Amino acid sequence: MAQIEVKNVTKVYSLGNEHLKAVDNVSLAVDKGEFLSIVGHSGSGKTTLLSIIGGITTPTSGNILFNGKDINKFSSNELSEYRCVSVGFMFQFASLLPVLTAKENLMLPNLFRNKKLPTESVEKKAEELIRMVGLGDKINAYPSQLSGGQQRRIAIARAFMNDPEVILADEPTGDLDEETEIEMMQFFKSMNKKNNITFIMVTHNNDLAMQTDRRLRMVSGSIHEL
Ligand SMILES: Nc1ncnc2c1ncn2[C@@H]1O[C@H](COP(=O)(O)OP(=O)(O)OP(=O)(O)O)[C@@H](O)[C@H]1O
Repeated sequence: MAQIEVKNVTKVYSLGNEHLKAVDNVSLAVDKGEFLSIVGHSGSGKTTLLSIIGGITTPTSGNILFNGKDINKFSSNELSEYRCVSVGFMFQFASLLPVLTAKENLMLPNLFRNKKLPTESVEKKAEELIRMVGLGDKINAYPSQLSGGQQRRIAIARAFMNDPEVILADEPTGDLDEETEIEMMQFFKSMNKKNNITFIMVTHNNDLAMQTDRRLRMVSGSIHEL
């Protein structure tokens, strides 16, 4: 059984009399531990598809099955656990809370677990992940004291805090320099292999896409294998 099944998913955005089909009858099966990349022009529906898979956006029609269960049928508690624990998000923009330090930003997702972990172990894990993305000297820095690329790396680390089964990454290395981008890709690949975490990554970078197990292209809401 596939870990994630996208079944005939369509998303139509309606603005007054205008209707825009952002995702057009997409079907896709992703196995546990796969590293998948999605490329496509701006506006082709990549972000919309990721947020539907992640349970943030409700599709107009179609279903998302996670380990065989339809996420649209989850209770609100189950859906919140799915979004906050089963799935780790890397959004297009770093989105750190400015009043919290890097470490505190990483500790935040624990608050949304049904079974919260002890603060001490969460703190240790946050520090370890920040070191893993190469920012061991910035653990107690506030976002305003970090460069854009450093904030991005903290947001990357945050996605792994709840030991997700799946990472949904939307242009995760978009604003990083080439060297750091390569380092982050190595980090993703090692988390994918060591922890068997599934990756679905939207990228504009063909070199990065070429390093993944499977490549897909979105064109006007439809998806094609490359
Ligand atoms: N909340 C919304 N309301 C109305 N239209 C939307 C909304 N979100 C996205 N769209 C439209 O849906 C289409 C697909 O957008 P989406 O963000 O999924 O594309 P994308 O491929 O991720 O683009 P990019 O690479 O620029 O991030 C676009 O035409 C966009 O304007």
